[in-house]
Amino acid sequence: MEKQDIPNLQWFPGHMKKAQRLIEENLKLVDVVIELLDARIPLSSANPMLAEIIKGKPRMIALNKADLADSASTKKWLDYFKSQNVPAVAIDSMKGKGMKQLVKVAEDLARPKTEKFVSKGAKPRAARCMILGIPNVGKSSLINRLAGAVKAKAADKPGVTRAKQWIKIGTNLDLLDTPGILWPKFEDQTVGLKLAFTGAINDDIYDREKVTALLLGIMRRDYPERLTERFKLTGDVPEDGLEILELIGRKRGCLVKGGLVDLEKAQNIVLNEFRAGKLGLVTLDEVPADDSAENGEKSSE
Ligand SMILES: Nc1nc2c(ncn2[C@@H]2O[C@H](COP(=O)(O)OP(=O)(O)OP(=O)(O)O)[C@@H](O)[C@H]2O)c(=O)[nH]1
Repeated sequence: MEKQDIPNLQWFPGHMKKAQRLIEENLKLVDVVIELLDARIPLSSANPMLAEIIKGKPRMIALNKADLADSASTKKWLDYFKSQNVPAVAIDSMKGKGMKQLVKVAEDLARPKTEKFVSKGAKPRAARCMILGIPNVGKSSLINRLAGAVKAKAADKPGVTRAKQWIKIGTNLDLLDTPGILWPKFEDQTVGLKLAFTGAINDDIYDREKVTALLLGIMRRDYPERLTERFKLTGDVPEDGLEILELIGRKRGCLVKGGLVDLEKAQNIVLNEFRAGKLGLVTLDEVPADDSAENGEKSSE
């Protein structure tokens, strides 16, 4: 199969139906869903059908990989979600930042359910929640991070068994140990690109050269100093992303016989460094200006 510029055939209708069915089965067991989004692309990493799938179940948002996003933009996103009445927190599942806040928000959201039928003075039952998100957004990392804290605690209590599917987070929260996998909004080309830049889409199914060139074009437009600093580019940086890629290849010594640039090597450098946050902390989706805004693409200034 020929590689596409932006893949749009990664999820087939059958896959989506199956994923949806699995989520719906688990939804019956939980009080709250935690929608995990990538803080660099809060719009593009969202599944447009989420509301329909969870059918009114209380939901909170966790903006993961906040360590890689522009913190001023993350703040704007948190304010935006608040204005939409969706509780949201920013987290870093690798370093464990924001975990306490996430747990507290989930517990608070579940309270109307967990306190129902509890007689006065008695303790409400633990809140039950599950994590939902598109591939690579950090679902397993978050579950492991939350579970890690608990495992340490559970160790001083021999004999405490826990149900197979649930992970105890402190005393008031139980987390389903399998996350729900959502499919991305891949039919939109701009969204597809942002998913490719951030690594949400499998690398071998898209044209890496085109995607890298497009990323460089966007970096030149929105974050020009980061580009020139990181790759020590001097003089006028060309507008064309492919030309920028060649320049970077030369700077980094990615050369093949005859002095030509090894574009594949150069692409790997750019994509890996971008994804690791070495080109600075970047957010690629902007908060919608109003409710009618369909996508959050940065405008060129
Ligand atoms: N910098 C950073 N990297 C993260 C964070 N959370 C996860 N990652 C990285 O993101 C990648 C994907 O994380 P996973 O936890 O496997 O994501 P997932 O959503 O479970 O992925 P699937 O199994 O494909 O659905 C891994 O390389 C993690 O190390 C975070 O908060 N910050």
